[in-house]
Formats: sequence, structure tokens, C-alpha cells
Amino acid sequence: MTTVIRNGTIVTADLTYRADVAIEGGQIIAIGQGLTGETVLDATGCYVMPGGIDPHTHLEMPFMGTYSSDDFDSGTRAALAGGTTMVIDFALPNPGQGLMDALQQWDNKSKRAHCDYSFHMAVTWWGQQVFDEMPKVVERGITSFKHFLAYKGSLMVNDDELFASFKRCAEIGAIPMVHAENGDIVAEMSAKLLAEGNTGPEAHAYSRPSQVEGEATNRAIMIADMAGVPLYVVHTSCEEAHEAIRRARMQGKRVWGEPLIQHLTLDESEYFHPDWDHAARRVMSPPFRAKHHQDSLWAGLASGTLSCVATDHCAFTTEQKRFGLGNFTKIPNGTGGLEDRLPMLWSAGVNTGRITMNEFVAVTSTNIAKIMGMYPKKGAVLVGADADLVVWDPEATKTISASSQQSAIDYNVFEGKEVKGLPRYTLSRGMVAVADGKVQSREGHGQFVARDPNGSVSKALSTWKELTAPRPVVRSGIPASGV
Ligand SMILES: NC(=O)NCCC(=O)O
Ligand SMILES: [Zn+2]
Ligand SMILES: [Zn+2]
Repeated sequence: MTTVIRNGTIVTADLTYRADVAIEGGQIIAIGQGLTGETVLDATGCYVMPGGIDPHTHLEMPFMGTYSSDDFDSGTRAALAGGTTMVIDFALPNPGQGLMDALQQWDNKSKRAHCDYSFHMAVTWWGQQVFDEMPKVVERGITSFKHFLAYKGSLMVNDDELFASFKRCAEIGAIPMVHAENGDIVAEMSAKLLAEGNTGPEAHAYSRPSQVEGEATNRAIMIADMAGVPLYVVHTSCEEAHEAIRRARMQGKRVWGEPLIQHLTLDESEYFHPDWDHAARRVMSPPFRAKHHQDSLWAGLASGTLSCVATDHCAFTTEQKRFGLGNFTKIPNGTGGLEDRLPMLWSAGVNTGRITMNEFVAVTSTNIAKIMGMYPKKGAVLVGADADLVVWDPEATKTISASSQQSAIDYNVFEGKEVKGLPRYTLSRGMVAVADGKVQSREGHGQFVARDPNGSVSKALSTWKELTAPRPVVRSGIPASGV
């Protein structure tokens, strides 16, 4: 059975051209003019692009005394509805729990996925067992390890643990990732705010100023440099963090920054809303920022100093958010966005001229596939690639509303936003999962994607590290052993 996407314009990270796409067995088998097949999808007036890849989601995540409410069922349905055909979620061991044991739990949860998925592994504690299991995780095709510098007392790791883990990543060809906020300072500022009677959601923003992110980003970059590994910085939200990444990249360090669609399009004024629920629903870390930080993030996407746009989809209901009534530190941190990332980025980015269509594809799909070791299986419109595609109608419009979303929660942080640019079709390995706004995907259709370690950047860095490693100077008459 061949499916043909006909009369569209293919848009990739580096090319825009008119051609049909033929699909069989879940893969692209031909790209050219006048292709034929049993099933024809009309792409007249549309762009045919690699489906979005969200490199940062937390589906059914145990966090702050509860679980995020979108699981691999509702979360991946939301992804497909918005043109995203793959998610990378975080396996999160409890302190003391083995990595392979945690992985088993995420394997079980992910059986419900409607689209393809992979995992990052979080390093939430440090010890011999973690050190020993890291290569086993990589053998399973999970080649990125996340570290939290925030959430003191739960997920946070210290600098010595960070350095040890980064060095281990270098040895096994994996990519370290970092949630960069200084957890010690956040804890102290939070306690002071509470003591002074600042208990509402706005205090969440006060407790995590951009300096705590800038400091931690710079620290992680320097530690990665000393360990000889590249670094992926998740949810880069402010100029200080972007500045650290920009400077590092100009110095030849291999650092990637990932702004979220929320930080690009929503700002800190949300926390000053008179309705407690409205403000609490937007509590996430890092918090939404002042407008000048947004300008910095957009400039980073245009100039290439920031590489990927994610959601950090971690959705809690209003009822869950109310755990923090009277104490902002107990509001579960996280917001949704999986269904809205592509339409919001297209509307606020491509339609305004802030980024090009090709840059849109790069930051929502291709760059992610390349950095995360799965290109061109994912993130490409090429013969042999998986047919994870979105047929994008740039004229289609809608008003975002929780009442029509796939997500299981009862609100949407983008409620009321008008978007122009939506999927006409979303294809997951050739299966039409969404047609004209109707989700017709199948629970369990999603497959785990094993990723490759030792990407070219990791190899280059370890080669350089080895070449420049400390070596003793041999001096005549002085024994090398010092005895
Ligand atoms: N970002 C957030 O507030 N919640 C999800 C967990 C994390 O990524 O920090
Ligand atoms: Zn985080
Ligand atoms: Zn996250």
C-alpha cells in the first residue's frame, strides 16, 4: 500500500521545493513529480515538513507529591494533534533507585504512546551503581543524561556529582543535559519570601530571578568544558543564560540551548493576575520572564545561538496546582504545550518574520534529531527516513481553547491565542494520525526509538581532550616516578 502526498511544497531545514512524497511500510520511498499510490493526500497550498520532535516532555511524571496528568496516551495524542510526531521523555529514578529499574517503569508507561518516543535518563543521585549502569542505558539507545541543579532536597545534584557524571558521559559518548538554576539560592530566597508573607504564585517568580539561571548555566558549561563533553541546556529562558551559551559557542564550546514555546510567547505578567488559579497554572521553572528576555530568545533562534524549541510539557490540573494554596513552594511546577508548540511558534515566529520556515523546521525537528543521534531516521524528508510528516496548512486558523484540546488538564496556558498555521495531516510512520483537525491515531502505535551514542561532536571533543590531556614533562636526570 503506497500513500502519496501530492501537490505540496516540501520544506526542510535547508530547502524549499515542490514535490510529491510517496510512503510505504512507514518510510519515505520516493520524492519527485507525479508520484502515484493507492491513497492520495492532497497537500495543495500546504507545506510538507518533518513532523515536530519535542525533546523535552514529562508524561505521568512523579513530582512534588503527585503525577503530571498527561500520560503517554493523552500526551502523545496532543503531540500529534499539533503536528509533533515524536517526544523524548525523561526517565526519572528515585534517589537510590537503579537506572535500569527506572527505565523499566518508563517502558511500561510508554506502551500507550500514539507516536514514536525515546527517553533521556535523569541522574538524580550519584554512586557506584549509577556509574556502572550508565553504559547499559546507552546500550539501550538512551544516550542523553539529565542533571538538575535545582530542586534542592529532591532531584538536585551537587557540583562534584555533576563533574563525575559529565566525565562518565564523556567516556561513554553520551550527551549531558542540565536544568540550570542554582538550587541553593532558590531555596534560601523561597524561605525568605515565605517568612515575609509572600505566599502567592508571584513569589515563585521572585524566588527564581534570571541570575540564578545565568549562574547555573555558566557553571554547567564550565564543568562540561573541563570534563570534555558537549552540553545541552534545557529550558533556556533568559538573557543571562543565553549570554553564557552564546559566549561559550563563540569560544568553540559545544553547547546547545533549548528555549520553550512558553518562554517565547508568555511573560511574567501572568503571575500578577488577580485570579490565584490563573497565576498558579503558569507556575513552572524557570518562570516566565520579562519581555526583554523573550527578545533575547527570539534573537538566539534567528542567529543560531539557540538550537531547539521544546515544551517541557508537564501538565497539572487546577486541583493539583491548589496543593500550593498558602505556600507557593508547594504548587506543582510545570505547564502544558505539546499541542500548541508548532502552531504558536509558526504564528509568533514565521508569520511575524522573526524566523524563516526553514529555521522553524530546524528548531522544531531537524536540529533535535541531529543533536540527539537519530538523524536522518527522524527529522528529515529523505528517501529511507521514517514517514513522520506534517502537511502544514499556513492559512488554517483556530483559537486555542482547553475545551477542544487533547490534553487531560482543565485549562490551557495559551487559552484565547489566535493561531494561523495548523496541520492538515499528521503522519506517524506513514499512518495518518490526524486529518483536518480530527485525531484518528492508535494507542500503542508509538515505538521506542533507540538513539546512537558517540555523535561527531562527542568524538571530536574526546579526541581534543585526549590530545591536550596533562602529560608529565620528561626531564633528564629526574626519575618520572619521583623516587
Ligand atoms: N519545568 C517545570 O517546572 N517542571 C518540569 C520539571 C522540570 O523540567 O524542571
Ligand atoms: Zn527542568
Ligand atoms: Zn523538564
